Amino acid sequence: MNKKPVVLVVMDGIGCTEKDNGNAVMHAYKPQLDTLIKTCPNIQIKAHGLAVGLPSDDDMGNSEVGHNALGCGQVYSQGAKLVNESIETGAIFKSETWKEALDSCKSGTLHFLGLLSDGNVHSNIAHLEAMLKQAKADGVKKVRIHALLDGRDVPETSALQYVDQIENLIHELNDENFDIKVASGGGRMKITMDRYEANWKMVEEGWHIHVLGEGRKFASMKEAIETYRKELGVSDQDLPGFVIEENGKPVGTIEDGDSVILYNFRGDRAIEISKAFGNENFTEFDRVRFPKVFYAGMLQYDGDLKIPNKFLVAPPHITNTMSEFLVKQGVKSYAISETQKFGHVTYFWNGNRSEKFDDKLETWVEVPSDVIPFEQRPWMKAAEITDLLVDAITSKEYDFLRVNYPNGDMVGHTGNYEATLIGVESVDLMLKRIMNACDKAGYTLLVTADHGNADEMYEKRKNPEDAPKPKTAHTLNPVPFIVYNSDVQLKEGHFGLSNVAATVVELLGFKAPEGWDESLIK
Ligand SMILES: O=C(O)[C@H](O)COP(=O)(O)O
Ligand SMILES: [Mn+2]
Ligand SMILES: [Mn+2]
Repeated sequence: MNKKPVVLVVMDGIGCTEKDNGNAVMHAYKPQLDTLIKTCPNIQIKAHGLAVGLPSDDDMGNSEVGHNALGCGQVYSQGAKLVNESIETGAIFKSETWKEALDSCKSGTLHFLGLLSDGNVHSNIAHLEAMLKQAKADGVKKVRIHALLDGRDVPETSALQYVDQIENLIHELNDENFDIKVASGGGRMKITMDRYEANWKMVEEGWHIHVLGEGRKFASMKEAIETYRKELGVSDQDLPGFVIEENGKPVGTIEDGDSVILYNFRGDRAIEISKAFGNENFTEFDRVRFPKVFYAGMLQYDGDLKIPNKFLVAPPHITNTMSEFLVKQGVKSYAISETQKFGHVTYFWNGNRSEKFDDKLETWVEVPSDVIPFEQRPWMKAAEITDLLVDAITSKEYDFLRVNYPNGDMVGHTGNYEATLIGVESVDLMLKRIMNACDKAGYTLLVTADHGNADEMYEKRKNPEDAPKPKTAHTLNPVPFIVYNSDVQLKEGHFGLSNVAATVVELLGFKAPEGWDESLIK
């Protein structure tokens, strides 16, 4: 085998299935991908469920677990699973953090903030339910819930199902000693859950809604959702923020002496709001009022920056990553994406670490993303990313280059089939430029994805005559793994994203370290 530098392309959200119902991958015009699959060694690898450390094979893949597995060559039990286990054993409720949270709000309120669904990507409503029951059992007097609506990891207009579920539990738990209510909420793509500092305005709006109780007022979550749906016709993820009021007053602003638990377990969209609660000297927006609260995350979202410093369940301690390995070998690497996925190829890739292992050997490049609905610009920043990536390849400065193209995923999440076709086509167009650059430089090119999304843009129909309903979530499908410009042969069998790291380092001429899953090369 000829050892050469390697370029790895992650086509975010581009999975493989033979089913053609709303399959924007199959139906996109994508001559490069088609040719690569026809003419190059390629297999399909698993990107969901147990293969990436999720609780079961019913769990779709996602960027965090996908990039963790790609970047570390191993499968770790992930947040979704770790929290389940901690609740099952009761460890979470014996933790110092849980006790401190309860002690700190003895004469105040215990607030739970998070994504209200069972998507199991950022959160699980079952975790919230378990904590509400335990709070009551532990003698908490007053609880308020701040519920972010999903429609992105679950069907796009499914919010009322989760609202009913939580309202039923609230009804069951409420009595003269336990006062529990929903206080505020809003669509996850409108408030609070921004990531990678793409749009701090979202977090600022969330702060006003949850903390200050400022925003449009409704008598119930259901009324808010139904009103906004009627007025705007948007999916759950895009519903504006709302504040629940009684007698003209918000029922649950966040005040000095309260405790706040962010029950999301995934970090990317939890870090900014955690900074707003946790940083004394915070400058991203004017908080107007900064209540002195005890704040904890379900997990610690960033191990380097210790965000937040209090957390209920320890995150997977991901070690022995590919970046660490390459740095030890003195290999120079390059990582690039646009804002929306920049942290995926850096922070997730390096096992949820925001710092580099070595400043000189690692180059990270972020192309600023547009702040607009992505169905309006499905090509996103693919061309700008490729301009820089091609320069980096041509410079011959780096031995390992990785890139994430968000289009299949970010446009896929809008549920807009036509736009997603263009998203996939944009990525395909870029592949040709990268192939050319690799040809000239004599580099190996690997093309894969972190999970599916664009491959299923319609929900399964109950009756064949039903109109297609847009599907916004990821899929359970495998992803391609293609080798271009190398004479290797690939193994046959059942493999997953965690087999990619060993493959990369072997192509670079190294023996993969002990403990990594095997390479895909025969
Ligand atoms: O955060 C999101 O946008 C979705 O919940 C998951 O998408 P990702 O895992 O591809 O980032
Ligand atoms: Mn992804
Ligand atoms: Mn996604």
